[in-house]
Amino acid sequence: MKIYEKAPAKINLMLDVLRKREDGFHEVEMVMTMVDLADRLEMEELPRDTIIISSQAGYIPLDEKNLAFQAAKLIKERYDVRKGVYIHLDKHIPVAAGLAGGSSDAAAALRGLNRLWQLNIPQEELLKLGAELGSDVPFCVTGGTAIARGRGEQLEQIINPPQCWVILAKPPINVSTADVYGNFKVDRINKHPSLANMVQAIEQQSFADICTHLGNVLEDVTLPMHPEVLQLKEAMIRLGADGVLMSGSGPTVFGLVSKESKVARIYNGLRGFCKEVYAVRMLT
Ligand SMILES: C[C@](O)(CO)[C@H](O)COP(=O)(O)OP(=O)(O)OC[C@H]1O[C@@H](n2ccc(N)nc2=O)[C@H](O)[C@@H]1O
Ligand SMILES: Nc1ncnc2c1ncn2[C@@H]1O[C@H](COP(=O)(O)OP(=O)(O)OP(=O)(O)O)[C@@H](O)[C@H]1O
Repeated sequence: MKIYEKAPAKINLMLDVLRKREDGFHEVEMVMTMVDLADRLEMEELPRDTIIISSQAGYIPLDEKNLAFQAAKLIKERYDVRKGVYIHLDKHIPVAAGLAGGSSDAAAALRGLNRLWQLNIPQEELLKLGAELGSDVPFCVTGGTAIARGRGEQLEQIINPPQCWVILAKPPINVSTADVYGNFKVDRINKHPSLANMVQAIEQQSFADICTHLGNVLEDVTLPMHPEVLQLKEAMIRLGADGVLMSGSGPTVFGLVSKESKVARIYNGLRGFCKEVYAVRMLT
């Protein structure tokens, strides 16, 4: 039997860092949602007790460094599954982009293997397993739109934002999440975005207010390190996006656009100097 799972990319509509914790992680307050740009996982049981990962993308690890491999290993160990699995990752989400591609693959593997092996693991438990794999994985398990606290694993689901277009542009640079958090200094932040304002904007389904309250304190670290991210933000604003922000630790920049008539102009304008541009819908 083969089963399939979609692993969508996430964006952070708002990301604030409150403090560094004793365990080295940072206490965050975020609002996360999913966009319609997704990897697709194909999972098939193997007669041998082994985990095999393949992908058409030549630039991701296929061994135990792959987050989908780690998810399969964790579930096998915890639930004493003595069966093997073959997982094919059809990658579409750019890698190391701030879009949680690896985390979403891990979450999709947890959901998929729960079905494939008929384990009936409750969602609460999948969330805990996800948190062992990475801070963004629990949100990727649930999807939708959520407030995330703690190191990102404490989730509160809220309603989805109103439908709109999301233009994603990734400059050709690699940004390490660990480096960005490592260089973050909470006392150097000029302006913290407001969780309350963003949540209210979403609850009122006000696209304009969502655009006004977009904010990500990690821009204060990534933008000075990589001026091309700021240039992309400026270009998106100039081309007419209604709201523009860096996602996660970057370097992908997203622009929210309400009018379909504007999308082609912004997309084509960005394609002039950035190879990786996507025009997708918010996943609602
Ligand atoms: C930037 C975001 O993607 C926003 O959604 C997340 O906060 C990061 O999520 P992630 O990539 O799943 O992060 P993890 O794989 O758990 O951690 C990667 C690195 O980022 C640092 N990290 C991560 C999350 C957090 N709340 N504080 C941190 O300091 C960790 O020290 C670690 O060295
Ligand atoms: N299934 C996977 N897909 C993509 N990258 C993976 C995967 N498994 C492991 N990796 C590794 O994880 C690293 C981060 O890739 P990923 O695409 O998850 O980053 P990201 O979008 O910045 O994530 P986040 O937003 O959660 O910080 C890369 O260096 C990549 O080699």
